[in-house]
Amino acid sequence: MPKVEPNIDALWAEIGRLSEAGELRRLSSAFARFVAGLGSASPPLVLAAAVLSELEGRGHSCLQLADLAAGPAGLLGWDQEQWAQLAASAAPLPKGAAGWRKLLAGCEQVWDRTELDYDQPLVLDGERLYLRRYWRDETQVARGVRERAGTAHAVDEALVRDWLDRLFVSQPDVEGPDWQKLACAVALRGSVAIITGGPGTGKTYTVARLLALLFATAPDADRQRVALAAPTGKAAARLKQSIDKALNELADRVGADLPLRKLTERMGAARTLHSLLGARPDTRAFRHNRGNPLEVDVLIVDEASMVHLEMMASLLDALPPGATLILLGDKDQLASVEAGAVLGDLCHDAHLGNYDAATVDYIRRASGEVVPDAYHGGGGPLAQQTVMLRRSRRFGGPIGQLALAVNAGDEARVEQVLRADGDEVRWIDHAQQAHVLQLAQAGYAPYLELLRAGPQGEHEDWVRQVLQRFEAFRILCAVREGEWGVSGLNEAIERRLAAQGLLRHGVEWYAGRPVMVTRNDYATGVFNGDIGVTLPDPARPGAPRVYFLEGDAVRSVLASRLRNVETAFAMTVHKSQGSEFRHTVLALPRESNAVLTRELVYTGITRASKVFTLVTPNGAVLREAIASRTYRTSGLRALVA
Ligand SMILES: Nc1ncnc2c1ncn2[C@@H]1O[C@H](COP(=O)(O)OP(=O)(O)OP(=O)(O)O)[C@@H](O)[C@H]1O
Repeated sequence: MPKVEPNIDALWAEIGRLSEAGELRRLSSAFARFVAGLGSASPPLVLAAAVLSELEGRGHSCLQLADLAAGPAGLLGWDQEQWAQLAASAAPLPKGAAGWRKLLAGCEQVWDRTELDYDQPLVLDGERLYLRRYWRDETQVARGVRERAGTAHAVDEALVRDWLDRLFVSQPDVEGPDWQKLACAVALRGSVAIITGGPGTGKTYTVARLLALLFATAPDADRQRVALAAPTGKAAARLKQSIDKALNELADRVGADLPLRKLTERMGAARTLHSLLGARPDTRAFRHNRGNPLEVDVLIVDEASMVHLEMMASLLDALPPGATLILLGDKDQLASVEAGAVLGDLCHDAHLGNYDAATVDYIRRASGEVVPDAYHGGGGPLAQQTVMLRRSRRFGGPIGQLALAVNAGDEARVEQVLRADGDEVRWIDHAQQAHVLQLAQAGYAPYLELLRAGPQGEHEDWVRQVLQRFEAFRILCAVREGEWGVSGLNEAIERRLAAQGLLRHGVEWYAGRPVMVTRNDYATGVFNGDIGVTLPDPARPGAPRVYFLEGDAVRSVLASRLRNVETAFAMTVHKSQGSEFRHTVLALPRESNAVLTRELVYTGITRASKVFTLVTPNGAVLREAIASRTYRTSGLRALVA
């Protein structure tokens, strides 16, 4: 029988109260009970277990003991009073991080890494407390990238330089080094590289040149197996499209010296990470792992900011030791919904460069580029393999200026850009929901017109056009519920379009209903985040299908077979990652809440390629969001440094 501590009942009562009030997940209180049941139930341990589990639900991969000692109210999204009450019910609590460490290290439910491992559910690593799974994933990612960053490939520097000069157009009028060229040289020499940068900074442009460079300099170019992947189907299709386009242009440039078309033909389609790793229904384990590694020499992963900790750990586990991993992404975007902010942690200081003398010399020899002094430093092995692209080609105008200002937390500049006259950026402040409905009606008009006109020629051509037009406009929300959330807005938009005679939405699968898949479904081959439009099937009247666009190809599923979908006139910013819309509307709610952060606003803005409209019922919410940064506790930065 577990030993009963004197004041544990007060703690359980408090945990129960918080859980009733919806402040603590039932899972967190159940986890605390599970931990208590495994041995001596000391109140501070139970408290730490409940907090750790709660933080996991909020995207943190561990609990820093210093945060626990200081009172993690902010991390938990509670007010100080709530925390004080919970802490008092578990008193007396240890003092400081060192006190907590000493207490936890003495609990049989905790594996202190300096002691013997009995498979305890909690792991104490330095002054961080982990759920075992997250500790395993985090150390696996840290070890994987460190090992790869330390593995150098032999590079024929003169040959590389020669090819880089051919692949990149020189830009004498641009100040500073050509970071794109430099990134290719850096990526070629290691088994891992991170290329980060805001939208339109040329990540795909650069990686296409990196592939050409690899084919041009590898002794066995025609045997190199290159795979392309991304977290979502849409991002994968975009990656493939942009790389094909860039390689095609390059093929014309390099001519007969490099059979680029032939080499890239072997590359195949870009895949989702789930499909690449061989996801199986009903298990978290993938078909590919250390024992059955992927058959690749180079793996390029786009939109890496969306890759969560567990997926990155699985990916590194499945990658053969000799293969090269290239991660592309924007470190300033929202992190994954699931725990971890892997890309953000791995290249947190990318803007500083921190290149050591050996890297600076190598870059000069292999690319001819000179790294300015400001970017010299003593970064670790991964910093030497990380390059941030700094010049946006697409976002020189107001959308780019707005994104930069938000990223810098410069409130005054944000307002200035938002208030400037122009067609690219618009702001509706003191807005009513009706403003969003008007925008939706105007923004979706081109797709609705085509829907009403019906197919004039081939059915598939019509379907493709309907999908393309639908993809040109989107309403993004910060929250799910309420008047300004996804559900409230979707309903209101449906009602409005029906009232205007633009849709007939009396039935579930009305023609034109846009839907987003909310869960992977292996039976129908649709994945979380896929967006399609419901349209009639001329071959089977009365049995509508949902059509999805993959690049230029159209795929469809019988609507009645889709289980986990929701209407998608409006969607969350989270789900919009990896997509881009000609006109993006970002609707913020009336009240601030914990999900409203700088990263969320930045991600929403950068989904717009031509026009961005911000809709705020209460402008103060925008200011508060910009001032609030996402903070995710993890040990990854410390572990890879
Ligand atoms: N050095 C360059 N010279 C000329 N054009 C360039 C250069 N770099 C990028 N571009 C062009 O700028 C545009 C954006 O580049 P690209 O799509 O590679 O950016 P990205 O960083 O991958 O964007 P996203 O984050 O949206 O995926 C493309 O049209 C590309 O051809």
